[in-house]
Order: sequence, then structure tokens, then C-alpha cells
Amino acid sequence: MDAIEQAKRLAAYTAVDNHVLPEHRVIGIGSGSTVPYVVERIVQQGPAVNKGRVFIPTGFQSKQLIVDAGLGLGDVDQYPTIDVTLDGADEVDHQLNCVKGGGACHLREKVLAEAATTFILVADHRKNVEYLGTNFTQGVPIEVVPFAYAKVLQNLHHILGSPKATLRMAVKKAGPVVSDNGNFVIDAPFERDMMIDPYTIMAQIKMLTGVVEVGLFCKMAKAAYFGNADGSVTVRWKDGQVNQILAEEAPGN
Ligand SMILES: O=C[C@H](O)[C@H](O)[C@H](O)COP(=O)(O)O
Repeated sequence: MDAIEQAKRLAAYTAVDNHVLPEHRVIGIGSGSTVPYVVERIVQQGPAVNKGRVFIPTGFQSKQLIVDAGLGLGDVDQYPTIDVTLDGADEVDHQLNCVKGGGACHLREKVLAEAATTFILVADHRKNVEYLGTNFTQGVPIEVVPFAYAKVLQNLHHILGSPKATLRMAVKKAGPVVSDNGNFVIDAPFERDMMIDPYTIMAQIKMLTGVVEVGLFCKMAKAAYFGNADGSVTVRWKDGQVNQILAEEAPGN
């Protein structure tokens, strides 16, 4: 396993050990390449504790993960209150604002984050940044209804100050990426001075007609776990506290 995969696994295992408690019955499972390690660790909690638990996916990928792991599947319309949701992030700032939607899953992810009593982020050290847009430069993911995309793009270019905003194109399909909800995704990069205050830009984008959801999650998480290259884990908390878990104390090392 390469170093980045190890860092993702470390973050996921540590977060599960600290936040997925035996009494939790309804658990939200996010999307991306870090979340499989979340599911792996939950499965390691054993069949007795997982019996009767319901797992809520944020999209096609996490639904497959839940089903393949033999865990109980539910949906957020049956369970609008979730004990804990764990999810990846494209980038997280020091105030626990984050960019999500690199995999076009941010609409369902935000619903599950809001539904959760506790929302936890898991990522490798590259995502731990002072300001959003530092390493993840492709821009803020914005899910839009297909027929409105050109108008939303125009507004982003000329009104909201993102002249390089583009429609996300598929790689192994002709045409645009289509989300699990049948919508398109725009990636809108903003200058540093705007990303310093992500809530304001999120609110402005959300006001554009045709926008379904914005991949900026502002202060929603209780904690963010970052796996480091040296085997340690950095934990950032909502109240600004930062803990270091040493490599010898971290699970899976
Ligand atoms: O739409 C995708 C999600 O927001 C992912 O959680 C995010 O892109 C992070 O994914 P990864 O863990 O693969 O970096």
C-alpha cells in the first residue's frame, strides 16, 4: 500500500474508533477513495455490533460499499436523523470549512452531514490546509440542473468573479459528468481573498437560480482526521483544538 493510501486508512480507522460507537444504530457513509477504509473498519467492529445497524449512503459508490460489506442499507428519507456520518473531503481549512464534490456527490453528502448528530471528516494530510483552494485548485463543485448550466456559468463568470468556471466533462463518456441525481456539475475557482470567507461565496452561489447545491461545507463537521506520512494522525476540532495522535498509538500501523 502506498503512503497516501496508508494515510487515508489511518485517518479513517482512527475516526471510526473514536466516533462510531456501539450504541450508534444509524450511520451515514460518505463518498470517495477514503471512505472504503471507514467501511472496512466498521466491518472489523464485528457482526454482533453491526447487526441491526442501518447504513445510509451518499450515492451509488457508497451504496455498493455498504451492500458488498454485507451491512444493512437504508435511505435518508427513512432515517432523517443519523447518529454519525463519516465522509472524505477535497480540502479542509483550519476552521473546518471544506470543499467537497470532487466526485460529484456533494448534494447527498450535505444532506447526510446535516442529518447527522455528529459529522466527521477523514482525509490524508494533503487536504489539511489553511485556506480552501490551496491544493485543490479545480474550483468549487456546483451541482446544477442541466437546462440552467449556461446561465449559471454566465453568472459565475460575470457576476460572482469566477471567470474560469467550467462545466465538468466526463472522462470515459462523451459530454458532461452527470451526478447520481441526474444533474450537471460546474467547477468554479475563486481567488484566495474570496475563499478566505467560504460561507459568503457559498451563499452567493446558492442564490443563483438553477443551482442545486454547492460543494462548500461551512463549519458542519465536529472534527477532521488527517492521516500523516509519518503514521501519526492530526485531529482538528470544531472549537479550534488540534490533537496529534502518535504513530504508535494510531490504529492499523
Ligand atoms: O464528491 C465526492 C466527495 O465529496 C468526496 O468525499 C471527496 O471528493 C473526497 O474524496 P477522496 O477521499 O477520494 O479524496
